[in-house]
Amino acid sequence: MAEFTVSVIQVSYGDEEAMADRIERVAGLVRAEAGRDLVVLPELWPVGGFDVAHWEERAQEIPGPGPVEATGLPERRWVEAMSAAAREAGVTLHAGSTVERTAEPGPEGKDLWNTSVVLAPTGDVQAVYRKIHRFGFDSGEARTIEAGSELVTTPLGPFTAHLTTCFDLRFPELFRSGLDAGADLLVLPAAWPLPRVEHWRTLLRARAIENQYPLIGCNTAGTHAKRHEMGGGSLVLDANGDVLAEAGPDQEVLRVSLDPEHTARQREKFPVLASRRW
Ligand SMILES: O=C(O)CCC(=O)C(=O)O
Repeated sequence: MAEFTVSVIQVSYGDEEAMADRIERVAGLVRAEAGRDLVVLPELWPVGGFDVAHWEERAQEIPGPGPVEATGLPERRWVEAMSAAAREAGVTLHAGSTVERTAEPGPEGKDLWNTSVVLAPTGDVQAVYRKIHRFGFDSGEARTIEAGSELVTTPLGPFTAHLTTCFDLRFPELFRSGLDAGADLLVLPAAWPLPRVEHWRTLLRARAIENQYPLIGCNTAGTHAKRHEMGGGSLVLDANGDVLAEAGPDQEVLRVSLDPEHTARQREKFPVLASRRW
């Protein structure tokens, strides 16, 4: 079976770049990966990451699965720009996440969500995932946005990918549920801060080792809202938790090939999942 080629774009940005400019810049980075099977972007990069004070004004509506309609406005919406970039590059694009505004509020009465989108090479929305575990305890996401409640998997080439986001990484039961739903690849965009970057690396490796699947963790670089320094260190692991590619602290593109047959070989050689009791 052919290898599955992946580009992980660890986007760096600060507060000085306008949202519309960043969207067009990142669309160009995606187009530069033409010919790859999958391109992955980080969490919340369109809205400025941890720049929570601006989320409300930067939130946008996101369509469900299907074609993306153009608004014709001079500033393209995030989803339109990403849809066009996926189509022009001929790639499947995990566009990371942004703050979504919905017409109807959620159970807590808020109309904002941290939502990621996978776009097919046609530019159609293939899958949408709303982050389940909100970061910030009594501030940030936990105060501002609603929590998603649906586990989402989607086909990515020969794999079935479980879509998760950043703080989700700390809740291993979610990943077991993804495994039980048939996932054999994990994709996790993040805006993970520098002070806890060792947690990032350790937990990503734990998730790959315990679930015996390859994993793509795409983090952010730069400093948000003048003080939140991001950790970089995007990581692609195989089903043994071995490092296939790892980024440094700055903007960087990782290019790797995943072997779709490695997981079965690994699970046969060391059949730990067959010893599960529940
Ligand atoms: O769990 C952490 O340390 C970071 C999580 C985070 O930054 C996020 O979910 O946005």
